[in-house]
Amino acid sequence: MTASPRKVVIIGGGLSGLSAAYYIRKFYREAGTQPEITLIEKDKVLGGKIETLHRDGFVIEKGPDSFLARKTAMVDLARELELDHELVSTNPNAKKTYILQRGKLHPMPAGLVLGIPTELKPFLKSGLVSFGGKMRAMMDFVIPPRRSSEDESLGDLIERRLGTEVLENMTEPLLAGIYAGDMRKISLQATFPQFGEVERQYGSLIRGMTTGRKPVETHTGTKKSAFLTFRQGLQSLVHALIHELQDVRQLTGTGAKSIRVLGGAGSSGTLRYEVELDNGELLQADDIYVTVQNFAAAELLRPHVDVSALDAVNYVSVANVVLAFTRQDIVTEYDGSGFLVPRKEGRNITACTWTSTKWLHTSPNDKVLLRCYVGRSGDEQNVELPDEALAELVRKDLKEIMGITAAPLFTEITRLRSSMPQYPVGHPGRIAGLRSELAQQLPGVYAFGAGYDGIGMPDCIKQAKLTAETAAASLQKLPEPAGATV
Ligand SMILES: Cc1cc2nc3c(=O)[nH]c(=O)nc-3n(C[C@H](O)[C@H](O)[C@H](O)COP(=O)(O)OP(=O)(O)OC[C@H]3O[C@@H](n4cnc5c(N)ncnc54)[C@H](O)[C@@H]3O)c2cc1C
Ligand SMILES: Cc1c2[nH]c(c1CCC(=O)O)Cc1[nH]c(c(CCC(=O)O)c1C)Cc1[nH]c(c(CCC(=O)O)c1C)Cc1[nH]c(c(C)c1CCC(=O)O)C2
Repeated sequence: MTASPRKVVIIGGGLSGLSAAYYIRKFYREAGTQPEITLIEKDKVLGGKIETLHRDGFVIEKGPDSFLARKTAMVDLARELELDHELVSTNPNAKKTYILQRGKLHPMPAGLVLGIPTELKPFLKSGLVSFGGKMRAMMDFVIPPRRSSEDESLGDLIERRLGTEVLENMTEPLLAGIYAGDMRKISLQATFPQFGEVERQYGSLIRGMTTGRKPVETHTGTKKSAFLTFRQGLQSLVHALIHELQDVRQLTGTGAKSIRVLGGAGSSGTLRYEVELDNGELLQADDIYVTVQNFAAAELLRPHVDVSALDAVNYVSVANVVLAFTRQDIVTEYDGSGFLVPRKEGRNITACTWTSTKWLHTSPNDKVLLRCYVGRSGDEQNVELPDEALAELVRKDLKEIMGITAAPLFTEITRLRSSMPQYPVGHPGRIAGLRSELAQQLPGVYAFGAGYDGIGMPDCIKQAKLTAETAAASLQKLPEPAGATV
């Protein structure tokens, strides 16, 4: 076993960076190496996009709101941090999701996965698509499949198989509810590659999804709880990680400015690096984990490798406007988690979560909490409106869609600028190219996070875990450094 510690620098203190620190400690130690970790975060606080506000008895999420239970990395980490007793699931009586269609809210038909019906009856009964639109969707049974497995946009696949109406009325709003994205630009391979496989295997998306093994379970409105969160908010996980990582040097309020290579391969067969910080400090490193947004990672890596894979990922700005009301001021009864708004409805909001109904723990019983979303790819200008104007636009939509005229008890606005990465067509191949060049040119430097292999929080944790595990495994294969005690 090597006794000399391995210097590790993690750049970025969001969920990707924090969970990387956790798993580096675990896997390096298991591989017989003691890591000496420094975590660098430009902001004053750790957690990145995750931020919970506690106000007047409400639990308010300013960033992500919950996570998918079927992606187990988040629950696994919560268990390792002994935080699993804090997990809560969505209200079982609020599973329905609505979609706005010509100003009216329609429940999403059961069994719908991104507009692909996995149960035919509810789809055929739905008011979201016209008779003609349904007939067009049924053409999916006869249209010959695309044989190529080359990447295309998610929109191209859905439109080709199921038609424009399904795409615009069902798929597009759902995608806006995940990526704030433009379905005609987002990569199929980077988001739902299963659909391409289903088409090739079954010749039809509907046939594949109804008769084959269902490749994805999703937020359909009737299935068992798909989403989870923590009773005191998602920030509980960040706090538990910060507490657990007491032997990690946690540097906040200063960013990484550049990465330099210090000389050639040393006796250990690896290169050593130096990270320069904004405050002028220089940190030496054996391994560097770059977990910042792609545009920030590109600046650090540009002098060393081709970063076109990172430059190709555009980030969309969004805002959310949370409004609290007294229950008696609200006329509508909510029986779902919220609603999504298709682009062609021409509204200011892209979605609304009925937070106090979806998550019973978030609000006092006599109050109602709503969270409205603003901004998506190609429609970001409202995000920069002054607070009052933004709140007014949102209240206009709520009045027209839900009949709410009462003044809110309070309004909390959060702007998340350049926050939603849009994976372009060809993204997975380009990222694989970047990683192989990194392995060649900068061994020991790893890049991952929300802009690479999955935007959801569980995907960020999964990438961090996998990277740390692979790096630790490669350490065991290295020759002993000269002078190391065994
Ligand atoms: C509005 C919104 C809603 C979302 N909702 C959900 C949801 O409901 N469920 C879900 O699973 N996911 C959701 N997500 C996605 C999820 O929140 C993010 O993908 C995830 O938190 C990203 O973590 P990360 O660590 O990769 O990136 P970030 O959280 O962006 O962390 C990167 C960090 O790097 C820091 N940084 C940048 N440059 C430097 C530098 N040079 N030096 C040092 N530090 C630097 C930044 O300050 C930042 O803190 C949502 C995202 C947004 C924006
Ligand atoms: C219905 C709805 C959705 N999303 C939303 C609603 C509104 C009403 C409600 O709260 O019920 C709200 C929402 N959630 C997210 C956005 C986009 C970002 C923003 O504008 O803040 C929006 C507008 C991020 C997200 N929403 C989600 C993620 C994580 C996705 C992942 O883990 O891959 C993000 C970043 C999860 C989500 N969210 C949704 C789906 C279909 C999925 C993925 C399901 C799956 O893959 O099986 C739909």
